[in-house]
Amino acid sequence: MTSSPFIEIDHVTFGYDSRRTILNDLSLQFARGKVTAVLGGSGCGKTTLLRLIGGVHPANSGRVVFDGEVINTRDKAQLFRLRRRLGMLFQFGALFTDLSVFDNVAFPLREMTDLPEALIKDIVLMKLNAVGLRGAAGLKISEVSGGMGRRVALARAIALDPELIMYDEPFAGLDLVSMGVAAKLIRTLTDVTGATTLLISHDVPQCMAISDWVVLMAAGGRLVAQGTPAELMDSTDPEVRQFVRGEPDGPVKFHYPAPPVAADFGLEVVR
Ligand SMILES: Nc1ncnc2c1ncn2[C@@H]1O[C@H](COP(=O)(O)OP(=O)(O)OP(=O)(O)O)[C@@H](O)[C@H]1O
Repeated sequence: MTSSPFIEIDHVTFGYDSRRTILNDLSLQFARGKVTAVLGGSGCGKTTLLRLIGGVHPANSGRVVFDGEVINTRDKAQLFRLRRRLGMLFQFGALFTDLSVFDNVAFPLREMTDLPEALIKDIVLMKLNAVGLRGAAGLKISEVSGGMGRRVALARAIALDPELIMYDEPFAGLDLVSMGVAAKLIRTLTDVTGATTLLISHDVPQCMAISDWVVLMAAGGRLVAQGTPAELMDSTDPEVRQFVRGEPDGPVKFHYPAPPVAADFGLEVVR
């Protein structure tokens, strides 16, 4: 028997305003305890999707279902309860640069719980240990490297033992080694905690290496394909191939539609 998905996107249509639709009748499921990567070109609506799951914006139509509960963004008590179960790693980590490594990880625990400081200390050190940075607890964020910073952000995202962890571009700006470390950590943390993990990234190789399921989106929030990493890598669909192999031209053209060059530059065509 297959278990119910942790997150269900059910015929969701969404636009920030009435002029432009960002997600168009999108349906997706994110399996419990698995790593799902959402890939797609810039601006296709990946971050928007995470915002809808986080209850930041309501869908114009359709339903976003969080562990069986339909999200109602007007129900503040529900949002608070659901967000308590959600860990989020924002683009570039979004750490508090004036605070220490320790205080960054302690932040959600202090904000969202009434735990005594002695217990917070134990939890923070445990989370930092999980990402290999217990020894860096006393450092300022300005003193840590980009890769370490990303690991601090990871420790902060798991501080409250979330059942769902969403990572927005966790590899952006990292060198290859730090990227590999971050990717491996995301996989390990998912396996150890059993959390449902949702990852959006432009890094195809890292996503393919650590994901159980991959979703490929295109402009206008269109779902191009989904499957296991192996299925997508082996796909013969030209659009999927172009994306997963990073081919410069294919169904997605290098040139944005434009009038002929001669017309734009006022040139006569010599025959
Ligand atoms: N707060 C907002 N108000 C209005 N439009 C927005 C807002 N946030 C994003 N958009 C627009 O919605 C579209 C989708 O943006 P989104 O950030 O979801 O894309 P993305 O796939 O995550 O892109 P990237 O990979 O570049 O981060 C873009 O055209 C963007 O300009």
